[in-house]
Amino acid sequence: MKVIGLTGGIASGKSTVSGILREKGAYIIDADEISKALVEPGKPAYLEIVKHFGQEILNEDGSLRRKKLGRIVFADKEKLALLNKITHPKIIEEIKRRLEEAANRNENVVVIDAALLIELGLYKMVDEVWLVTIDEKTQLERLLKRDSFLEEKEAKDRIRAQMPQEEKVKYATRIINNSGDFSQLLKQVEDYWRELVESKN
Ligand SMILES: CC(C)(COP(=O)(O)OP(=O)(O)OC[C@H]1O[C@@H](n2cnc3c(N)ncnc32)[C@H](O)[C@@H]1O)[C@@H](O)C(=O)NCCC(=O)NCCS
Ligand SMILES: Nc1ncnc2c1ncn2[C@@H]1O[C@H](COP(=O)(O)OP(=O)(O)OP(=O)(O)O)[C@@H](O)[C@H]1O
Repeated sequence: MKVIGLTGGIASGKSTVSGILREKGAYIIDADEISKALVEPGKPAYLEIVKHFGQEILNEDGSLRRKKLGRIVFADKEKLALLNKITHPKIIEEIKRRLEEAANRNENVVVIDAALLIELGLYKMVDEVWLVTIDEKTQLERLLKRDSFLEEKEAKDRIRAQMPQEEKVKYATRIINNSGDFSQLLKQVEDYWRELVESKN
């Protein structure tokens, strides 16, 4: 089994790349999906978050007001660190569990799609680190277009809350430049996929 760690800044295009890799037959472990499931009402991370951030981050039905919590934590380093302390050990644990499950099922290629692959130390568990890069202007434009509820300042806060791209480059074994259009992205991913599959034989 080959394990690829797929990372990159917010709105760089990781989910778009993992969608392409899924089509090719890779098994995807999505850290955002895992982190969403952890904070559903009644889950351990949910209770801790409510304890620390208060009832005001809940909707009437008890579910988490994600946008509101995002506004709070991405504007305040200490609050983000607190949220990370609650959620990150549980995210890492679940990713490890899914990796074991994939190995037991004899999956050929597994992709861990995680914005925080490097920060969480997950890069140590993978065979290759694929980094999706993007120029700053395009990143901000795509983020604002996708998450239209964000003010420009909030979008910049989210970008700044992450490790700078030039730092991430140091950990990358493959770089996918996504400042261009979709066909340019597809070509790079297909070339890397071909090399990966050929190197396995
Ligand atoms: C703060 C929350 C509630 C905001 O929710 P929202 O639905 O608006 O965003 P979503 O979860 O879809 O995340 C969107 C993107 O934000 C970035 N991001 C999310 N959490 C973080 C974080 N802790 N640090 C830096 N960037 C982050 C990632 O690029 C992610 O892909 C949510 O992101 C969260 O619970 N984050 C903590 C868990 C975490 O670290 N998740 C990322 C795992 S890789
Ligand atoms: N080459 C491209 N051309 C135009 N739009 C693109 C391209 N690649 C991705 N996008 C769009 O940019 C946005 C961000 O892409 P995507 O959601 O894949 O990023 P991500 O890295 O997974 O983000 P996050 O870290 O927030 O999960 C999406 O709306 C996506 O459709």
